[in-house]
Amino acid sequence: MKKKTMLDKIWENHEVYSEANEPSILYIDLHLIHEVTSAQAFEGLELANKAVRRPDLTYATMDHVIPTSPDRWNIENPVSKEQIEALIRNCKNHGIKLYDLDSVEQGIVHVMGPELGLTQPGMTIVCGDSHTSTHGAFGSLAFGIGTSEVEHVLATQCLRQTKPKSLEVAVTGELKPGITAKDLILGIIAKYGTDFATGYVIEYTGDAIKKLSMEERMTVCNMSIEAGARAGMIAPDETTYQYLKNRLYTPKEEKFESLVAEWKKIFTDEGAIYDKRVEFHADDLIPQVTWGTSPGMGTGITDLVPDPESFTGPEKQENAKKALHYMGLESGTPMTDIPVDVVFIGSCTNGRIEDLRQAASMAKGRKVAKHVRAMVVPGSGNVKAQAEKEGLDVIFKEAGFEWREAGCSMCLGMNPDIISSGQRCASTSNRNFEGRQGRGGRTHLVSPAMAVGAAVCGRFVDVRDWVPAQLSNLVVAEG
Ligand SMILES: CC(C)[C@H](C(=O)O)[C@@H](O)C(=O)O
Ligand code: SF4
Repeated sequence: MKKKTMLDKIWENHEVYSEANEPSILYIDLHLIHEVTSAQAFEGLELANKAVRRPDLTYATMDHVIPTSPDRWNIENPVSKEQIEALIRNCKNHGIKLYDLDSVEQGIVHVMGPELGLTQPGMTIVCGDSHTSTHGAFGSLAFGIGTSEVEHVLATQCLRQTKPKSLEVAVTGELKPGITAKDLILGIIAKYGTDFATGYVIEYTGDAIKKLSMEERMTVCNMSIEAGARAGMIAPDETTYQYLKNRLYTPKEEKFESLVAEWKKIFTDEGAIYDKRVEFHADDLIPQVTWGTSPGMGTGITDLVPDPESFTGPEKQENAKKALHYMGLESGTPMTDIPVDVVFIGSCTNGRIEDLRQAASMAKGRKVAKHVRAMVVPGSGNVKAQAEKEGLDVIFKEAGFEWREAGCSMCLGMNPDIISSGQRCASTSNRNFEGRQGRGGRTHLVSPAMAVGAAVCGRFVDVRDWVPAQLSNLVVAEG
């Protein structure tokens, strides 16, 4: 029998129609929607006089445009306000469950789905949002779609898709103390570039990956899209099942056990051939910081801002030159000499409870540097509530961080949380494009630990020098 990859298996389980040299039609198990990419889709649907085929497989949240201040229903921007109103209207008209700002379940779509147990192994999951790849951490095939595809899925619960190729990213060795899942994915993208996975679904394998918690796996899969991938995935295992047990939307007791039996079939057969394979050695990885305007323009904290001439080919050299100009950096500057004005801890990359625990363990008893504005934004209402139960909010506030309501916040300039032109931000998010956090703003991508280091010292520091033992074991028992 032909050996199959995990991608092959999930694909075959969902293919409702296929024809040679044509895209297949895939059945979609879970459709997540948010305010930015759904309004036009509903409009199209209504114009065509169609109903939502499976409102029971469609879940909505509000995350991108909402303020993260306590009065967050008070949306001043008229476009944002209309997007939120349209989402409320559309969900009501079509019988779709919406987690709005009054519910504790509301949050960034890629934090909320997994947390509620909506995201499960073996599923096909789509959302009009590129970072849908996050959900692949559970061994699902999860990818972002455009607004016209959102309409198609709403109408049919199916999607026309060409099967992507498979790419194994094998992570050998282990993450050393102080090195996080964020450093791992930034390191992989810095090494292989932002397009090495274009046209592929990445499957991350290796012991270092197996040892990651679910939340760390989500951080890795989240940024697969920044490597060009269609999706990222990790085979489900005990860690996955344990995480999903007793979540709001996972079945209970025997039903759960029989689902686990199904989930155990989702793995890549031994000897199956991926279309492409790369290896990454985790042993020598050090904390990562980006210096440029793409997630691949990154380096280790002990390095210097690179010389554009050190890149091969005129295009890469020109890109590096342009990026350094935008970022206001000179080559040869030690990364640890770069000062920061703003620190943002949050987003669907690093806004989960373990991220906040890690950040709090670093911030405890320390103070944010005087000239720095630092904020912590939980990825969901549930993350916020849990953090408050554990007293993490108090640690942050005492250290001088702002403690905000859940949302995408400063990850992208679509809501009031933005940085000003010329300001430099250490951010735990996933994109450092020009103007991403506000026009003229300069973004450096880092882990939550590195973000706290930058907040306290007012510049980037090597957090391995900071009680590394605290960082080596981040998972605190839930209280
Ligand atoms: C607004 C949305 C469509 C966008 C995405 O697709 O990723 C956003 O979430 C982002 O991170 O840039
Ligand atoms: S947190 Fe950032 S990356 Fe994630 S969905 Fe929101 S805007 Fe996109």
